[in-house]
Amino acid sequence: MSKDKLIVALDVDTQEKALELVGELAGHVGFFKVGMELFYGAGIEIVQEIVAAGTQVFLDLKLHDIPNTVGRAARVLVRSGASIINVHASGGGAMLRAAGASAREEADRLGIPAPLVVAVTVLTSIDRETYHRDMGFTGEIEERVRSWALLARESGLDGVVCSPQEIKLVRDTCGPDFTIITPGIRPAGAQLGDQRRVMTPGEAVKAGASHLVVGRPVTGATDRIAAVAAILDEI
Ligand SMILES: O=C(O)c1cc(=O)[nH]c(=O)n1[C@@H]1O[C@H](COP(=O)(O)O)[C@@H](O)[C@H]1O
Repeated sequence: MSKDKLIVALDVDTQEKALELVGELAGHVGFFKVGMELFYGAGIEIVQEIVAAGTQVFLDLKLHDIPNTVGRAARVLVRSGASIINVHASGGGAMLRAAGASAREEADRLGIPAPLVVAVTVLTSIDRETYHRDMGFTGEIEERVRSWALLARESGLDGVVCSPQEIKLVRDTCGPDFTIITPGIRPAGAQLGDQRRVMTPGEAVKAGASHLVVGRPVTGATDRIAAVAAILDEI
């Protein structure tokens, strides 16, 4: 199994803590995720540093704004050297098209490979009750994920972030080449924390995930290398 299948989320607030995790896990993991906490704490340089050290980065900032702002922000994020960036599908088609087109243009201008641009559908922490009561949506979460996945594809994006419970549905709807990234991964017996729509690593890969994002079950483990090895074994 390719080491790139597993993306470990570096959910820490400083460059030092992030580089310590990268140093410990880089021989075992080929992909790290930099999210809001680390990006706000350490800036774009941390992404450039991890990429320069030879691992890929999923830069997870979940852009969501008017198309012009998102397009211009996407250009800046391409300069980090990240392999994947993301936006919220709920921003609509024009915003998704702006993100994808701007990322490709900027990568062309720099002469580097364009990052995959993927759309976050319904967050893995959202359960049915929250989805209906707090967010005011009607219908099933699965239906919303399916329509946002189609919108992402029609808008020229490369894939989606969704819960493992919707992998099969998205794979059947969007085809074998569509990138499906799934957080909400919990090895059997692991604590859920704030995650709600979850599956084990083995189940998610079997359902057709392109990449699994795992944070706390690895970074919070007493033996992180053993935790990664157990996940890689399972997938
Ligand atoms: O876009 C994401 O990466 C993301 C989307 C989503 O729906 N759910 C979700 O948990 N994530 C991210 O995936 C990681 C999951 O971390 P753990 O719950 O600790 O495994 C976190 O860094 C989240 O920000």
